[in-house]
Amino acid sequence: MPSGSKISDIVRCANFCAVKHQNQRRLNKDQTPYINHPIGVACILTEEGGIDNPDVIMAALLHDTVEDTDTTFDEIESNFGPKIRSIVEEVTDDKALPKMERKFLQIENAPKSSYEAKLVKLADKLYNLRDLQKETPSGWTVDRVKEYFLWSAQVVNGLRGTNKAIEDKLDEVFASSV
Ligand SMILES: Nc1nc2c(ncn2[C@@H]2O[C@H](COP(=O)(O)OP(=O)(O)O)[C@@H](OP(=O)(O)OP(=O)(O)O)[C@H]2O)c(=O)[nH]1
Ligand SMILES: [Mn+2]
Repeated sequence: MPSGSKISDIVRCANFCAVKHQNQRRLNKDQTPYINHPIGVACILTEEGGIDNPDVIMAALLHDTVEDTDTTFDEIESNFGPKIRSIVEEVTDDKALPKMERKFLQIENAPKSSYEAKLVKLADKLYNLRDLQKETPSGWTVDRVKEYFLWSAQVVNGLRGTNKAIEDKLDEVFASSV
C-alpha cells in the first residue's frame, strides 16, 4: 500500500491500533490510554516533521503493536502490506532479549535503518522524552529517567540527517534537560 493510500486506509489503521492497545495505559498518574502515544507519534511526523507519506504515518500508528500487544508481523502485512510490515519490523524491539541488549541494539541499529524507520524512531523518542519532561512515569526512579535521556541521545545521534525540524526539537529537549 504505497503512496497511493487513501484516507480510509489510515483510519482503518488507527482503528486497528486502538483495538490492539485498548487495555493498555501509559505510566503517568492519569493512566492515559496507550493509544495516545502512537497517535501522538504520527502527529509529530505530520505536524512538526512535515511528513505526508501514508506508509510512514501508518507505521508510526502501528509502531508498538507487535512489541506490546498480540499483533504479529504477518497480521500487519496482510492488513497493510509488505512495506509497512518492514518499517514496523525495523522499529520493533525483540522483547525476548534482555533489556540491556535491546537498548544496545537500538544504538547499533539506528544508523543502519531505512529513512522511513528513522523518522518513526525520531518521533517516538521525541514523544517519550516530552512525556518524561512532564512527569516521571509510575515506578521510575530519577536515575532511570536520567539514563533514558542519555541513552536516547545516543540513539538519536545515529538517526541524524533525517528530518531537521524533529531533530531540532529533540535538541531543544536535550538542551533543557542538562
Ligand atoms: N516517557 C514515558 N514512557 C512511557 C510511559 N508509559 C509507557 N512508556 C513507555 O516506556 C518505554 C521506555 O521505557 P524503558 O524502560 O526505556 O523501556 P522498556 O519499557 O522497553 O523496558 C517507551 O517504550 P517505546 O515507546 O517502545 O520506546 P523506547 O523503548 O524505544 O524508548 C514508552 O513508550 C510514560 O508515561 N512516559
Ligand atoms: Mn513507542
